[in-house]
Amino acid sequence: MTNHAAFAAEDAVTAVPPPAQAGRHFSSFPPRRARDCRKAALGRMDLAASGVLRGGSLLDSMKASSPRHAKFAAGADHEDWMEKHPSALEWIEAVVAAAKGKQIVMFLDYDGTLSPIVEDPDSAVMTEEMRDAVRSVAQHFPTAIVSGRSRDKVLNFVKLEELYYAGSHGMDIKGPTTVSNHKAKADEVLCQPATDFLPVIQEVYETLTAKMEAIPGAMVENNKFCLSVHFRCVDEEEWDALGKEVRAVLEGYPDLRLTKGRKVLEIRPSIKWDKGNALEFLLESLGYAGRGDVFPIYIGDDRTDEDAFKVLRNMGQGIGILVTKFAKETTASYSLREPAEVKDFLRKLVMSTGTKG
Ligand SMILES: O=P(O)(O)OC[C@H]1O[C@H](O[C@H]2O[C@H](CO)[C@@H](O)[C@H](O)[C@H]2O)[C@H](O)[C@@H](O)[C@@H]1O
Repeated sequence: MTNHAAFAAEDAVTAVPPPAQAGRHFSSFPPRRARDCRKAALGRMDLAASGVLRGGSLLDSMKASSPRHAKFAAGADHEDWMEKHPSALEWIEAVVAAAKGKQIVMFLDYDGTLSPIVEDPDSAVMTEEMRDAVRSVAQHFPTAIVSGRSRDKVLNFVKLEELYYAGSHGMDIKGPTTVSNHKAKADEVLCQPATDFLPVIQEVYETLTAKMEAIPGAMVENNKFCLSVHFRCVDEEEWDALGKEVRAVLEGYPDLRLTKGRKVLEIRPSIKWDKGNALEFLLESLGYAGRGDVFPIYIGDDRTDEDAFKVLRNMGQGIGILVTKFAKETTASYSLREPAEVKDFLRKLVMSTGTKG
């Protein structure tokens, strides 16, 4: 397969399915009191490891996030890569065996994992079948959605109130809003380490929205504690101009950092808090920190999910699963090709483990 073919396949957006129905409510896992995440987020950020886009060509970074330009896009290395990152679906028995006797805790990214990538971020709905699969997983194991989207937005897509949600790349974490007797309990924010940044994020959102009007196809999404500048629908010849414009705006805001995702530049507070911290925080909140009998599974498709994969790798517990059709640099140990395979994996996991967690 040529690199161009790889690009076309990976980036082909998916037709938007019809809107889904709201899910049922049922019991969940009450969170325990967690450490103060604001204090933890003040720790020193490892800029080298944080994926922060600093010096060098921003255009190169933007291209690198596009499979057409990616080093490992396709070709002879793919088989080798699959040996190192085998299909979690094909190896489900090995996964179940590794988790045997342990408490599985499920972490799921949203875009590209539970919903296919589409051109319009507001149309990235998930199918009712996927919702059923996630609902079923949450009946068996504590389950969290960890997304770059704002928490409200991702809840609005997933529509399952019995889950934990970590929005804004983990900077807005909240527990379930339903309990076993189906009565709503008071909303309880568990962790918001970046509240001080809300005014500045809003200011940058307004500035960037005005600037991006000049670039056809560009779009700025407000994800509450962070912003996404989308360039999926921007002509590639305009990417350089877009990147320079974003960087110029950020020069006035040294407390914000720029990272990249799938055809998106992401602006977030320069605090030491990412999806990896969110995973650790949730494990701690659930009372699982430091326990050897816990088996976290994190499934995600993007660069930002690598922070969580690294945490699992360092813990030496559980598994990271990268959703991709192409060989990519990753710390995940398994792979799945697309959201449809994620759904099948979730279903099989529930069937294979059988008992309630
Ligand atoms: O952490 P995630 O849940 O994966 O969120 C990451 C970003 O996802 C969304 O953008 C991506 O999906 C869009 C819809 O398929 C697509 O149009 C876009 O090109 C992708 O980058 C979301 O819109 C962003 O705000 C999230 O940061």
